[in-house]
Amino acid sequence: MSITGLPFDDIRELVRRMPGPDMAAVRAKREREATLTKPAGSLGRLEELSEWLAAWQGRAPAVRRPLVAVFAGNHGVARHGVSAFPAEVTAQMAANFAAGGAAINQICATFDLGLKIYDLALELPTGDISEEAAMDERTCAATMAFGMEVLAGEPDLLCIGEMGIGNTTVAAAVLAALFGGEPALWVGPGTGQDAAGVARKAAVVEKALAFHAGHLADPLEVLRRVGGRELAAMAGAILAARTQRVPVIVDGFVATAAAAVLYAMDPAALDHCVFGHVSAEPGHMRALERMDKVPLLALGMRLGEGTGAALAAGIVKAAAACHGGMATFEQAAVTNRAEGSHH
Ligand SMILES: O=C(O)c1ccc[n+]([C@@H]2O[C@H](COP(=O)([O-])O)[C@@H](O)[C@H]2O)c1
Ligand SMILES: Cc1cc2nc[nH]c2cc1C
Repeated sequence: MSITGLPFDDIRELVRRMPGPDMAAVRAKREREATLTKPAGSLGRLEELSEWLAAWQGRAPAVRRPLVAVFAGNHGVARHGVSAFPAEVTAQMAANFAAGGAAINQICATFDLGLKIYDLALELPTGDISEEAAMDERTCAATMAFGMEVLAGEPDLLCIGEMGIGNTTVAAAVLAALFGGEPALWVGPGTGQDAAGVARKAAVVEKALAFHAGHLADPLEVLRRVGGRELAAMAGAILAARTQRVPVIVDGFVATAAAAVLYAMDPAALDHCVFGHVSAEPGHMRALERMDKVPLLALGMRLGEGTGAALAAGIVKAAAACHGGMATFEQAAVTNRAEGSHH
């Protein structure tokens, strides 16, 4: 992917060059919105969502090719018993996604969303972050580049999700490194750890941050040292979506940690993203608040695999359909509210 400089330089260049919102598309959207058969503003956040689609699609908002991308990876840190489940569940669930048996399959079917699963070298867990880097720079950058490939099918809305036993521990390490604070602020039950398990996760994160101390000022170094393959691929996919003007819906705690790497590089880097839900993992709301992001849904979910983002995509599809398909006051011969103040 790189012919000059270090692999991370190419990523930094993409962040520097990322496009802004299309204000002409936003103006056109607002003009049409005002003509639709409803009191102004009455669709609340749906009107914000259709405006967000217009801004980042750069055209009249429409969702015709929505895609849910789920990235799966394995983690050396899983050897410390940080998950309630064994590492082999990552590959087993990847097979379940392929067979159509997982929750994400049903949600995608419900809202007519495309689904692609990306296995990221599941037989090669990343390094144990408590005593080594998860990845070398080349692997991290190449995995980000691999994540960018999700744009190849030209989706017009991209939902970002993941699967990886142990990844709430690495996500907590990433967030602690990016945003600071005690590890205990960022760890949680994950797949179902009890208090002792959560304490073990905090100790592992603490050890990782101590091991990598002095090397965590650069967000890409945070990703490579204490992140994981699926986090790198998600960060790459989110960045490539920005470059190619595709709005993104981010899933739960782990996907948010990947997005936060880009936020730490430039707080505007997630302007094309909506956060689909806030998961039950306690660090998720904390991370969203750090980035001033308001999640769409709060359903007490903590599954991952893109489920919260896919549910939110159903709402985003409805927002686009209302904007694109509703009749105007003139078309429907509905009397608009009286203008002026003489009543
Ligand atoms: O994204 C979330 O909010 C979330 C919260 C709890 C668990 N998960 C999922 O559970 C797995 C990680 O949990 P753990 O306990 O193995 O670290 C991984 O496959 C995630 O998709 C995901
Ligand atoms: C069964 C199972 C399903 C999942 N889907 C996403 N993460 C998961 C973790 C487990 C353990």
